[in-house]
Amino acid sequence: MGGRRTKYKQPPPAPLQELKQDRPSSKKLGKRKADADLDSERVNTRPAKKAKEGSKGERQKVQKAGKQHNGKPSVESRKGVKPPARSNGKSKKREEEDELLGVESGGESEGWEDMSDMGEEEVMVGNLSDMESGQEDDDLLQKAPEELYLGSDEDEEVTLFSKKVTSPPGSDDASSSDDEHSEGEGGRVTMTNMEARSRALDEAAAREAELDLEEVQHAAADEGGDDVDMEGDDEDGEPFHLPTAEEREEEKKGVADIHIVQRRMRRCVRILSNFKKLAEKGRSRSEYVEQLITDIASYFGYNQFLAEKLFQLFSVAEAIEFFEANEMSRPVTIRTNTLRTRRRDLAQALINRGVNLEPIGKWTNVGLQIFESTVPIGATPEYLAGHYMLQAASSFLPVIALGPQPDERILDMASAPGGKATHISALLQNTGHVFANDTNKARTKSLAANVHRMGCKNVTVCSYDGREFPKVMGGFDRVLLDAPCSGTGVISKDSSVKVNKTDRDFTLLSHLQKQLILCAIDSVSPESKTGGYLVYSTCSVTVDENEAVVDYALKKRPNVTLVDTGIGFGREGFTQYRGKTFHPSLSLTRRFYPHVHNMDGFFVAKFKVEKRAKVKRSGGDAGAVIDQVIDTVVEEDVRFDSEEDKKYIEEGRRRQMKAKGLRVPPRQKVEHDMSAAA
Ligand SMILES: C[S@@+](CC[C@H](N)C(=O)[O-])C[C@H]1O[C@@H](n2cnc3c(N)ncnc32)[C@H](O)[C@@H]1O
Repeated sequence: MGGRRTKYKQPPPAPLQELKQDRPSSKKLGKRKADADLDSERVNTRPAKKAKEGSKGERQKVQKAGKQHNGKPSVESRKGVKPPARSNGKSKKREEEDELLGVESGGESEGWEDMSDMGEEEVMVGNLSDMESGQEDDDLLQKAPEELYLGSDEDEEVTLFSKKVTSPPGSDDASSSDDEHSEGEGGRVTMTNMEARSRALDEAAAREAELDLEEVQHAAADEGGDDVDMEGDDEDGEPFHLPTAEEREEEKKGVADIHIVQRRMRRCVRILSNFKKLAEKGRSRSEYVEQLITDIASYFGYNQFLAEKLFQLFSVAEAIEFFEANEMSRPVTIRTNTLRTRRRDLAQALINRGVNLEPIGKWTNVGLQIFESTVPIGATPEYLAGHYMLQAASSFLPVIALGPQPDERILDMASAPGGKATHISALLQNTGHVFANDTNKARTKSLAANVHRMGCKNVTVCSYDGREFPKVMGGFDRVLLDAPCSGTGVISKDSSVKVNKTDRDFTLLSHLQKQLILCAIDSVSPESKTGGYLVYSTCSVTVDENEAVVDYALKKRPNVTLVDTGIGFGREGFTQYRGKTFHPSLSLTRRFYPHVHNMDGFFVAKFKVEKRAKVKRSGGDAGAVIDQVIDTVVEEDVRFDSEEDKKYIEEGRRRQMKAKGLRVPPRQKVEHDMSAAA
């Protein structure tokens, strides 16, 4: 079941408009293939529409630019394509689908038309030369990245076709001489062409009217209360009955008929969306829910336990969207290593190798999304030279939240294989120091390899159990705990999670995460001049591994408070969940979902660590102000001892010198020097 993945190009991971919790998943179930086709078609036709809207000269430039690099369109050629203007509210359904797919619905073409006035070279250079890191970079590169130009010749076909159908005679487009139907249409109205032109006008008007009607009907269906519109649901007109206990037992023995399961899921979703009206008499809501979860488990290939656990996170309709999204791969993304190159230079180099790419979104100035490539992205000369890291877009988020500042000392407590540690190093511009730790020695090999490849000179790789901090070392300006987790946010990458996670796993993981988070908090220096922050993140979407861990930390360490992650998008963390109430500030944490943000499921929380002292914290159910005297913790454990650090550094130096065959000064000398310094 897990192999039923639909691989197709997707819009970039981006801060989408959040889905309404109760938004029905209309016509989604069982139509994955069809939807995928629709989506790719949409992606392909869109730029063509722009070409149609532009002047003929602009179209030629777009075609010309689009055919360079092995016939693949360049970033610029795609950028020369304007998204179609929204047709006065007609395409509500299309907009909603775009929203689901992560396509921003800006509709306006700000910055796009300008490109068409440039020559091909100018377009290429002009655009890339603005690819500086920083805000300007974003502004220039990230305009409407959703406009994926994925074809050239085919698109042109579409342009011509749509022109035939929709362009009113007499308009600029219709008068284009390369339109086979336009002969005589663009010129003077004569007796001979009058009838044909009038007929064409009528046909066009009739088609328009048909389209209007269709869209009005869709809009009405979408707005028609909470009854989910499931196309083909009642095709056979048969009433729906939940299977009896015997029927369920019987079904369990054999292999479930996928079509029956699929159809039953559709019916259950629909009934649950309007229970009073549609449910069978005598049947409870929980019976439908139970059947639906069983069917989700069997249809998507999850164990019953995990299917239920994940189902509970969402409304019924949204749960289906989540499970559907886990069947699709997320966009391939890379992070520019600013220690080695600039994004515009990297983009140019990869484009020259036949890579089709776009900046990810406004929220990052180092990310690129790869659409197509004629070369393996993990083995280009640029990759080997450390110009980029193959990294999921969601992995950028915790580092953005951490916000490292030059010269800081930072601990990445669980860091292998180093995607985030090397990102931190780059943001520090090789100043300060990053301690990249991971308990798994084997994994530190790939971590060290990445640190070298990326040219990070401010990173020390170490291998301790995170729970040994801050005893090993403490007093950091910032700590990142990207915790070991169940991986329920990355099911599209690792479908084994669907079947190999049990209740016990979540209990054990949650326990480990709680231990690690306390150690991470205690490793932060509350006296840091520039920082004093901890970021906790997981690539899991379960509450046990996220809100429950953060809430536990808030209770155990009253000297920490949650602060805004600064990420700017993402859903708020739960403050209440299935009878549990968390601290109200949990709303400052952020959740990211594949079906909403088109990135891996992720969770990010940012804490400010204050001095351990008498603190006042308002909160709790009654909103009472509680005075708490914090348990005294041995300060030496927490604070970073720079003298002690010096000793270790000296020891390291001695070993290095020895390895190089150099004469090592006698140890007493070092010790003497150090005691003198003390
Ligand atoms: C989600 S991965 C980290 C990914 C990493 N931050 C990156 O960006 O490449 C979690 C890591 O935690 C490590 N880990 C597991 N238990 C640990 C512990 N007790 N202390 C430190 N690291 C641990 C695992 O070996 C694994 O590499």
